[in-house]
Amino acid sequence: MNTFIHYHTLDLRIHDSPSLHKAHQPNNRSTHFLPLYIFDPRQLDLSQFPNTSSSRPAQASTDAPNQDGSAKFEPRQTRCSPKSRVGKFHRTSPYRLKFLLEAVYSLRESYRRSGGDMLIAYGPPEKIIPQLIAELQKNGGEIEGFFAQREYTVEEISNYRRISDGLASQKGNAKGDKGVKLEFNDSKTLIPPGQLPFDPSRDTPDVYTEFRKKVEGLGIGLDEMLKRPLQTSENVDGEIRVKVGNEKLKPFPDVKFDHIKLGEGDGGFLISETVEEVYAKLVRPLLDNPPIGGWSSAAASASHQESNGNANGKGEIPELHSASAIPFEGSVKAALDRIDDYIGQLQRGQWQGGNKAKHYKETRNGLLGEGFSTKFSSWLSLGSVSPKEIGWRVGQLMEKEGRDKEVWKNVYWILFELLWRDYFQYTVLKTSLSDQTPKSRSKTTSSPDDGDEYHPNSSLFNPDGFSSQISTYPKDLRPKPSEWHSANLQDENDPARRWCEGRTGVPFIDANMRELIQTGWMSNRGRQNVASFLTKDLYCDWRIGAEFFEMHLVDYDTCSNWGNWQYQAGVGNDPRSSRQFNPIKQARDYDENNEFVRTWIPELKDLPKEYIQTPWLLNDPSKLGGYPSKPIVELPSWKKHYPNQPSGRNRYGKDGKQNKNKNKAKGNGKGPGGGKSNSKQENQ
Ligand SMILES: Cc1cc2nc3c(=O)[nH]c(=O)nc-3n(C[C@H](O)[C@H](O)[C@H](O)COP(=O)(O)OP(=O)(O)OC[C@H]3O[C@@H](n4cnc5c(N)ncnc54)[C@H](O)[C@@H]3O)c2cc1C
Repeated sequence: MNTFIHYHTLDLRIHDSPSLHKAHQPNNRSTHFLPLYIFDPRQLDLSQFPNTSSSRPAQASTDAPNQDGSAKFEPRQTRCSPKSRVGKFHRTSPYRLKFLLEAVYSLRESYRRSGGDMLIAYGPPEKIIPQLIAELQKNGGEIEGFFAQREYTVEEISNYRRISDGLASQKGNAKGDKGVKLEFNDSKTLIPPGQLPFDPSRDTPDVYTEFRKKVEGLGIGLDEMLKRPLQTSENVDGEIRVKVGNEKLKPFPDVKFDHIKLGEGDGGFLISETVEEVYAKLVRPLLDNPPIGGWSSAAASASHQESNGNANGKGEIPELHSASAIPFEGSVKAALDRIDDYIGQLQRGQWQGGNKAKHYKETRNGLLGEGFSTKFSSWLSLGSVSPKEIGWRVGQLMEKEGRDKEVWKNVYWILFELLWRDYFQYTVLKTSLSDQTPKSRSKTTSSPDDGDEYHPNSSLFNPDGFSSQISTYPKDLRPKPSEWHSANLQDENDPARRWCEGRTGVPFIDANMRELIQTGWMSNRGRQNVASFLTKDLYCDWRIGAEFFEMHLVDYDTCSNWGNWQYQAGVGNDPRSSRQFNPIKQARDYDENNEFVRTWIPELKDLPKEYIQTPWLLNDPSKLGGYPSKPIVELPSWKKHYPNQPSGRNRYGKDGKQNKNKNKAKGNGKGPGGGKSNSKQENQ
């Protein structure tokens, strides 16, 4: 038996899979294919499963800034706990957990449907994998390859390094021997590192526009910048199966899991448990210890029923909130269906679907409903969909619509946004290095067990962010973490706590925060606004916001989340503008009918419409149903956008009727567009 192992991490798919492709080439000696997924105790509280050491408590935050405001870099402190470092938040929510489990279990289903299987385990991967490999090597068994997707973030790299160390310390598998080594696939980004016209570990530009222009220099088209994804699956009547050329999936090895001796507290394998049972075990620690702001009422009520014995006792996966903008499952099938719907596909010479993509740029700043933007991010964050698959499809539609410049631009804008995703990945790759010497930089694209070249505490998570690593960053623009408000989340009146709970008294901000808690989602427009409000108006430590987003966002992605937070907070790599959003103006522009605020703040829904975005101007707390009667802060710049102001910015006459044609947000009615922000930078 010669086994090819693929360790799935954030690449939960069988399409566009370099490992499946490699394992099924004629010259590959493998006889079996073993896909593996492991629930890691550093991400999830596994205490409800047998044979786990109870989760490590969250580490005390030792990275408070120094007296002079510069950030401390504590040696080797990593984010290795299921609680966040600054706010001590859970690192996942019931909704993200649900999405993850749907992705993992539907992936296993795809393998099973293809005649194979996938091994699911829980516990420290560095303990499980060497034991599994040792079992496969018994009686002359061979390992043809052991692959995973390359990641650029310290935690994931540390995980790979620990696994490599575990393998190296195994008897007969010492470093330098011909022992099993973890190797990597570059399948994370739209443009893989090897295709970039520069070395990303060294030369990723500090400004997005420069990055984009360099990449677009490859040519914005099929077989230029956009490469055809690997054909490793087929869709048979809506069922996704492995198929590489004419090859079917190689069989799953005959492993005796009960022979594998895992150490005490080192976890185990999930063979016969249902997805509901696994969900029930993983969600319990979250529900027993709700965070500030609580969990979504839909998620919490499903589990409440379960603990009262009203449900089947095996755990209930919660329904989505009825107003959720992402009414989707985490499965690959749901992702591919969404691509078919949003971008469309070529069928018998005709392009089917794709109307939404043809209006993307006009609608992408919308707030309500599933249609205004692609909603690909949640699947992309788990790798359930390949960015190259999306890119190729977008390229096909652009080619088809080439003659209509307006449509072409709308469709192209999806690529523009996907390049933002790549940009943050490569910025993290570049700035995660502690040693700036070319020698160690060139090492970053090799194996993770090369030594300690990665920054021990990546600047991605540090108060002064990427800016601390950019020598050209103007001194006077550098943030001063010592001046930030230090949050006390135990205090109900703390500004950061009121922000988290959607109680700032500024409806546009609170509506977005409540949507996040209730659904695990917030639009890009909302994210920019609430991040600006927390950091520029409340002057709070941006990491509280990034951690709160990490807990709730179903599409949480380390590079995109922390990178965007830095960008909004002014500690990122592009310091040129202040990026302070005016929430009153933004509400007028993007929630012009107040529909968004009405949806998420029902207390205000019956107010006269001119007061919905500024209820404090009504001067009548009795009409606010308990909603704060005063905003937590009020900036002078907001006032010219208040109703009934003579500045011309108000859209309401004294009678409360909307003034026609004044300050109407651009757009086509499906949602406001135009990509307006107060920033001079290239819009996100
Ligand atoms: C403070 C803040 C935190 C964020 N946290 C995350 C996060 O954890 N995960 C995440 O995927 N995105 C994050 N974003 C980026 C962006 O808001 C989301 O990618 C987008 O809203 C997802 O919706 P969509 O898939 O419909 O995007 P679309 O508008 O349809 O865009 C298509 C794709 O482009 C990518 N994209 C779009 N905008 C950005 C951006 N600004 N940065 C990076 N990639 C982008 C995403 O992969 C997205 O799926 C954050 C933005 C801000 C301002």
